[in-house]
Amino acid sequence: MSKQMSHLDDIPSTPGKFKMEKSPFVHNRLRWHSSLAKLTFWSFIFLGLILIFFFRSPSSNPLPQDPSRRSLRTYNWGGPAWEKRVRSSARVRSHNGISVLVTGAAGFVGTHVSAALKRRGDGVLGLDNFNDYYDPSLKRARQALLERSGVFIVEGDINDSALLRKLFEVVAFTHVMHLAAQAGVRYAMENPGSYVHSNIAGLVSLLEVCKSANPQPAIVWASSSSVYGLNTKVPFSEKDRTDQPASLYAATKKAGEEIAHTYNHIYGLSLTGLRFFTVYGPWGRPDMAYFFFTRDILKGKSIPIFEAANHGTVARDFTYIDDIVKGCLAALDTAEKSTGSGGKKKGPAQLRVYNLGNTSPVPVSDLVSILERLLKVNAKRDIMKLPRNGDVQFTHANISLAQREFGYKPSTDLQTGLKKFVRWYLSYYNGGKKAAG
Ligand SMILES: O=C(O)[C@H]1O[C@H](OP(=O)(O)OP(=O)(O)OC[C@H]2O[C@@H](n3ccc(=O)[nH]c3=O)[C@H](O)[C@@H]2O)[C@H](O)[C@@H](O)[C@@H]1O
Repeated sequence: MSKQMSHLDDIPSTPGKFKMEKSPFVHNRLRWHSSLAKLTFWSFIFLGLILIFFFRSPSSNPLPQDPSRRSLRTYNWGGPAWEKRVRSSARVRSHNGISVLVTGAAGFVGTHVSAALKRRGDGVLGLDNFNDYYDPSLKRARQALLERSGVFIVEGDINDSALLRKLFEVVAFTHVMHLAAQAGVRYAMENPGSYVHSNIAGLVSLLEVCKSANPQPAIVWASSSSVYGLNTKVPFSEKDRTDQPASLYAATKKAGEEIAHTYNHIYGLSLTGLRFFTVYGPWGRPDMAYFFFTRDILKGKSIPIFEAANHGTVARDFTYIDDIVKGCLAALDTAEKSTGSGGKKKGPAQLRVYNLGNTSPVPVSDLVSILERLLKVNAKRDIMKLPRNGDVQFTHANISLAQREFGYKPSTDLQTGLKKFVRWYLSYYNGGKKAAG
């Protein structure tokens, strides 16, 4: 920069000096100097604008791994080749098949649901922003898996309305399976903004586009068992109160259920919320306890096992991924059409909420014992008090509503499911030699 400034200083300030020059190169040199001056001038203006923009932006921390800044990432989409891939992925290949936009398709549940839909001949298009809440290479591996079965995942954020509108322009989706979210209960204290961004703003952005789409799709989306919060009545039934969330994560999922009500009420969108209960299995999420317990037991690291006051048991209604996938597909298959068109409601539309759990809670210490047996390694147990960061003491699903209305019937117990998870984990991480991040 100082070099550019010295060039500026070099430019003669009196026109007389210019006249004295007789050299045939004078004209050119003059032009060269003046264009250099212009260039330098505009460079300063440009640089100034960048600095003003940078210092005025809400957060000046440009770390790419900060998910609250996800909206600033740009993705490449569009063009004839891209549209062709979108169309081909979403093409229905079976009689009476449905055409589904799966958000969060590179996520744990999203990958399994997308693969299952594709297997039965439905059209499936994925959408995912590949954020780095956990190791994105696992998401890329899931993407590669889906790609092999013919599912294309568009890279983009659900907050990008222009992208969503484009997708609905290219494909008349009959259904949306909305699984994109900021998950995790405890992380909400570290990065609250990412929950608002994905679970509230993102949901509204998606519903806005769905309500204007013609035809409007039916939407099935992931709520959470955490909406039961401080509810103590067990097992948790859909009729129980859900107005005491224990974490911001739970609060954003509960807000999602209320937002769903609004869009159903005003625009006639068919909406089904599924309250998942601690879903686990192969290709799972590394931020979840069963996953990082496995990693740390293998590494010989101690694992923190929470217990409630007075040595009270902490338990979860762990639900195996294949059972959740069956529930998701059954919910899609029983979803009625939305009733609105042109952004206007034409009649009452379906609004549903279901628990999808396993109905048999298991103490976290028993989960660890099962892992010890499967891994043939003793865990270094570090028993500690349940931290006050959003965790609840236990969850237990009453699933009779989903059972009655679409035949949901979980069939995998924790021992069987963890066996499948451990087998996958060991082969994915190269026999445990390459540790999970
Ligand atoms: O069911 C749900 O709705 C939620 O299930 C999980 O949340 P959570 O049940 O807390 O799952 P984990 O974080 O894997 O924890 C499982 C159990 O292990 C316990 N835990 C967790 C972490 C730890 O270090 N030690 C420990 O004992 C927790 O208290 C909990 O009882 C998911 O992370 C959420 O995204 C999902 O919405």
